[in-house]
Amino acid sequence: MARIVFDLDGTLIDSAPDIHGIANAVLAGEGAEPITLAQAREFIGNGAGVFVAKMRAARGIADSEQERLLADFTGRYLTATDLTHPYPAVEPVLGQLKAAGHSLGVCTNKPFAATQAVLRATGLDGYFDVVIGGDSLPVHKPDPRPLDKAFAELGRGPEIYVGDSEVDAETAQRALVPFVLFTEGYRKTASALIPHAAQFSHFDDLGAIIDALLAEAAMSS
Ligand SMILES: O=C(O)COP(=O)(O)O
Ligand SMILES: [Mg+2]
Repeated sequence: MARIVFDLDGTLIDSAPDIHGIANAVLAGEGAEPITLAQAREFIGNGAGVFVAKMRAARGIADSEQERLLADFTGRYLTATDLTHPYPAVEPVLGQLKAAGHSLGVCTNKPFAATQAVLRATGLDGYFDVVIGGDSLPVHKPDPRPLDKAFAELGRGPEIYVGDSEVDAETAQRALVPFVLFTEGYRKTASALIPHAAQFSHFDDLGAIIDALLAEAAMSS
């Protein structure tokens, strides 16, 4: 049986509307104009620190305000779950993968406490044997170490990482793990330009993709 690790934002859940909401609450507190949902989607993927830095840059707020605004942002993050939903068929597919004997994990750049809160709020928290957040280790994706740690905690078996972004593809490449690209998340590049072993646009197709990758790996080992 395999170890399958998932990215979170833009892969299992569409969380951009909530992240957009807290960004604009922080900006409103500064007397600054809001950012658009499209901007919020573009800024997601490298963790809360990079998100806040890009948000500040978009509104001309000085670097010296970074730590204060990041603290405001991460505080609001814990309750920002109302507008967030799993993508279609995520929950039944996670159930099927678990029932088939695979062990499942999450490796995200979202702060760990906010990750736990949103997994609980969306009802996905029961499916994962390991959850690694963006601040669980001193380094975050695309450094491969958070992904390495997730797989290590899942024990043994072939590895697959499922994610939506350039950051996830680079992380998988550096960790030497096959990458499966979900095309409906927050990537900025054409999917053909993002290195991947397989891609899908609906979770109904993921089970067959995983079976095929595992069959391929079994044949070449
Ligand atoms: O918090 C982020 O920037 C992105 O999170 P992700 O790694 O789950 O896509
Ligand atoms: Mg993502």
